This record gives sequence, structure tokens and C-alpha cells, in this order.
Amino acid sequence: MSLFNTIPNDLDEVDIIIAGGGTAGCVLAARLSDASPNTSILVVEGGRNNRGDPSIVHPALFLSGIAPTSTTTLFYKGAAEPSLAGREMVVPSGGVLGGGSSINLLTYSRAQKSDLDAWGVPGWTADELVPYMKKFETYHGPGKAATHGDSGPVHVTGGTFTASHSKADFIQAADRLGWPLSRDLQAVDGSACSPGAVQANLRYIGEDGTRQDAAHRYLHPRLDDGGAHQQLRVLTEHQVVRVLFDGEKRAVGIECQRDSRFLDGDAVDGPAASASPRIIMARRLVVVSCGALGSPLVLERSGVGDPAVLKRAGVPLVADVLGVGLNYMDHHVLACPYRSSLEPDETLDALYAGRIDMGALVARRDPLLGWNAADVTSKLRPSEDDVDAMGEEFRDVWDRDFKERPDRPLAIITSLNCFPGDPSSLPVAQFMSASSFTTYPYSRGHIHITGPRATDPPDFRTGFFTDPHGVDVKSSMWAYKKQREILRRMAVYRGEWAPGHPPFASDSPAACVEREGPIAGEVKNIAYTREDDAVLEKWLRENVQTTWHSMGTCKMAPREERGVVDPTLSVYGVQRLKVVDLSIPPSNIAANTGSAAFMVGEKAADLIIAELGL
Ligand SMILES: Cc1cc2nc3c(=O)[nH]c(=O)nc-3n(C[C@H](O)[C@H](O)[C@H](O)COP(=O)(O)OP(=O)(O)OC[C@H]3O[C@@H](n4cnc5c(N)ncnc54)[C@H](O)[C@@H]3O)c2cc1C
Repeated sequence: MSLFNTIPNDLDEVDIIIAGGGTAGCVLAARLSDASPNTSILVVEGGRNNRGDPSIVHPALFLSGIAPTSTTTLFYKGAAEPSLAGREMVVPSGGVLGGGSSINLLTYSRAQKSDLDAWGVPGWTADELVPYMKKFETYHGPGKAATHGDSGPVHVTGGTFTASHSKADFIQAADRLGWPLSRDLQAVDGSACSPGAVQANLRYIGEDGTRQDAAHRYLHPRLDDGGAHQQLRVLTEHQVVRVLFDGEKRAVGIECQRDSRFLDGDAVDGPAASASPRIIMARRLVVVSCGALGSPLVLERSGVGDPAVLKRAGVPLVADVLGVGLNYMDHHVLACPYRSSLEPDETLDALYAGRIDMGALVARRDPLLGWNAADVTSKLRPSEDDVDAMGEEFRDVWDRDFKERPDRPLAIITSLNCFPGDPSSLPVAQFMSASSFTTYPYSRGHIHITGPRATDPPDFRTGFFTDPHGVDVKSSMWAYKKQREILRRMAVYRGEWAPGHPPFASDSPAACVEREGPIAGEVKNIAYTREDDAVLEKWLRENVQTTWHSMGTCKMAPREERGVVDPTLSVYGVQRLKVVDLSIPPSNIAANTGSAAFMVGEKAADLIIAELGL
């Protein structure tokens, strides 16, 4: 058996260990095994097997992955942050085989060309990376064939269902604001996105309506292929505690233990579950691929990191690498609900509120299951007047970082045909929402260990809204105002769902309204007063959320610039150890981050195949 949740007694040593079977980890394992079927590769994943799990396979059930009770998700809890009105942010991350690709919201989106060029890393420019973006996908959308893949394992389609009327409605409303429909905002070819545009959403959904996660598309087919990949094995439900080094600081193995989520469960293929740690040796390479919130913790528990952090945590130092756990980045998101005149079969509200029998949908393979409720996405820039209105400091940043890079948007706004949260206390109704995130936050956070054990709670701060010039909060204010203007121009708009919006004064033009019909005639933009802006900023600090796009905590950069890995993804100060996941981007990208994770997996595979001569 090549996939197991109990360590076989004879599994003591392999050639390559991949710690973490998430998005990049699954891609890497599959490609290395293709290149060298006789090389023994072990993936050690903390979460359970995802194979055939209905809540993963059927895109429409995506909300179950982020419900607080989810067992397929890791919830990284942050400290109380003054910039967020004292809130303790909880950032969900993939915690199952396939990682984020198994639980994410399936929106297809790619970095802008200038984002990747800005990484400034030899071998990692956009032109050098586009081949890896093409390699993982079979693209069924419109646009430029030259920059999209046609034979990769991950199918990118429009899904099996679209709420056509509201989709057209959103596109028309954005057009009235000067943001036209683009055929392909994801071309990574440097085309200007000035003033911005919207696009019919494409998704990581196959033509059969199933989720295209990294485990189902890369790992499972190889584990099932009758022996051609016999040396590829996957251990689930086991957490990697640390990497082990020999006297020359060569990574020679790992210590792992049963993930605490599964200690009470029954082992399906071996003796009873045990919490005792086990050591598995690696002859050639250890790769850490535990995601941007998991990988720095593994490195630090292994003795690689800032000596002060390790000392506080009681971990002996192996290599002094100051950047581990720093440079935490995410996008800052708001998801705002609106009342609508949508019909029950145009949203996922009835499904989430339990008014539709999910079992019946699955039994009849209903096309609704192949939908993520997000039909339109966008990449949007402010006008010069908007930039001026945001003040001098924003203008300086705009002129420095955006003006000469016309492919850089300030925000991504996506339509969502459902209520973006817990439906239990809602009236029976159909909601329309807009999810808006800002693309290049300047704030940075960190994540570090506080003790040597995998169960010690991390010291985690998102850093949201802490940039010195307040540019991030101004960008989010702009995004709030713009998503609202788009929704106000839609024919299905029936006002705001006030509990999900800032509490503007009731006599303000910005106050939330409830309407019987759409706004007639030409719609004027809301004129926000200073008081409204103060209310909005306070509300943002109280409500801004994670976009689940964690990145940057083991950045690929020179060591003296707080880099953790070099351009071959090798960790500084030690040997035979690499990091392969979204910990490594040094700066942010204007996209949902899934495609970057697949790309990093593909690129890393080529680097490792060449380096080890596989
Ligand atoms: C809820 C959600 C919604 C999202 N929506 C979208 C979207 O619509 N579109 C998009 O493009 N992107 C989206 N993303 C982002 C995207 O999925 C992630 O950026 C991407 O999956 C990250 O890939 P990764 O390989 O870096 O890490 P992951 O895929 O998170 O993989 C890390 C793996 O390591 C495992 N792990 C962690 N610690 C340990 C340990 N100590 N030992 C063993 N295993 C460990 C985890 O269980 C996980 O499987 C979303 C993410 C989330 C969480």
C-alpha cells in the first residue's frame, strides 16, 4: 500500500522526504517520481487523505472547509493586534492532503508580469516562470493561448453552473464605472490593466464538475497506476516536528508524530494510533512544504532561525538564519453582503442554510455542485482623482510603485452569489456579495515558535494595517467604496445588508438602505463625508479579514536581506534542505495565490531533478 496513516515498521529510510502534502508538495512529489521512479519519495502530511471526500470534490461545498469545525483546515490563531481593534485574527490554511488546493474557493487567478519580475531573483522572472504556470494547467478559457497551458493535469474551466443574469448584471455595472469586460486578465503578459477590467471567472473545476486539487490531479493517479510509481509513498495524519541534521549540518531525516487531530481515531491499516515520535531518515534531500504558516515553524523547531527566537523557545541553534518567520504577507479582504432580487436557484444560500438536500444534489450529480458562486472577478486601479483624494502619502506610494507599472491593480473585486458567512440567523432570502481584497499590502507580520513541541502555540501576528503611512487602510477604504458602487448599479441590487457594512450615521448619504427595486436612472457615486470615512476606517479595523493568501515567511532573497532560501530554494546555513511552497515569494502578487503554489511546485521539481540528476 502506498498511502497509509500509520508508519509501517520497515519504513526507516527513503531517498527524499517531502514534509507537507499540500499544493506545492503534491506537485513536487509527483514530478520527482515521474523523473525517477526508482527514487524512494515519502510525503508526510499532517492532515488526512482527501480522496473522494464529497466536501472537497464538490466545489459548491467550499464553505465547509472554512467552518470553524472543519477537520480539513489548520487554524493559525494570532495575538491581539492593536491595529485591528484588539482582535485576534485566525487564519485558516489547508490541513488535508492537497493542502489549500483541497479547501480553497477555486478561483483561477495569476500574478501580473511585473509582480514576478519585482521578486528580482535570477531564474524567477515572469518570462522564466510562465512555462511552469502553463505546465500545470489545461486551460479551457478565452484569451491568449500562448500564455496558457493545454496539457497540464489541472483543468481550468468556467465550472458546470453560472448564474448568468447576475453575472451579466455585474459586468454591465462595472462597465458603467469605466471598467470594461476583458477576455483574459490572467495572461501574465504585462498588458496594462489601467484603469482595470472585469472578467468572467474561471475556476479550478474540471469539465465533470470536480475540484482540481493537487492531490487528486497529481498524487492519486500515480499512487493508483499499478506500480509505475511504486517508490512514491504518502504518510497522512502525521505532523513533521523537526528536520534532523548530522554534524556537518546536512539534513538527514525528520522526526514526526501522529497529528493531534487524529490521536483518538482508529488507524485503518496498522496498530493503534500512538503519539510517540518516529524518526525517518532521508538519504538525499529533505523538502519542507508546510505552507507559509507551517514551514517557518518546522525550520525553527529544527534549529534554523533567529538565535533569539530559538533561545526563547528552548531550541538549540543549528543555523543562524534571521529571516525565518518574518515578512508574513496576506491580502486584506472584505466580504460585504447585499439584499438582492436573485432567485433561489441563482445563489448557494439555500444549500448553505440547509433548505436544499445536499445528498440529493450529489445523487443526481447536479450541475450546481460544480460552482463556487463567484462568477465575475476583476483587477482594478483607481483614477488619478481617486489617488489625489487619498492624500499625499498615498500619492507618493502610487507614483513610486504603481504609476510606471500599469499592469498593477490596487484591488481585486469578485462577485459572490451567497451570504459570505454563517447563514444560521438569516431570514430566508437570496444574497449577493462582493469580496474585495487589496493586492500589495505594505504591512508585514510574523510567525515564530514559542517552544520545541509541535503543539506549542505559535507567536503569530498578521501585522494587518500596521504600515507606517496608512496606505493599506486607505486602499481598503477605496476597495469598499468601489465594490459598493458596482453593486448599487446592478438590477438585482435591493440595498445593503446593514450588519455586514459600516454603521454610517442614518442621515448620511452613505447610510445603508433597503429597497423594493433597483436604483432608477443614472446612479451617482455616494459622497462620503469625513465622518463617514472615520466610521469606515474604524469598521475596517474591526472587520478586515484574511484572504487566506499567506506568503513570504521564508523568503527567497540574499541572506543579508533576511532571506531564508537561495534561488535554488536551498535553506541558508545548512545542506540538503529546501523549502518549496508559498513561504518563498519575497513580495506579493495581484492574484489569488493558488496558481503561484502550483507554479512553485513545478519549478522546484525541475530545479531538484537537475540538482540530484534524477
Ligand atoms: C480557505 C482558502 C481559500 C482560498 N481560495 C483561493 C482561491 O479561490 N483561489 C486561489 O488561487 N487561491 C486560493 N487560496 C490560496 C491557495 O489555496 C494557497 O495559496 C495555496 O494552496 C498554498 O499552497 P502551499 O503549497 O504554499 O501550502 P498548502 O497548500 O497550504 O500546503 C501545506 C500543507 O502542509 C501541511 N502541514 C502543515 N504543517 C505540517 C507539519 N508540521 N507536518 C506535516 N504537514 C504539515 C498542511 O496540512 C498542508 O497540507 C485559498 C486558500 C484557503 C485556505
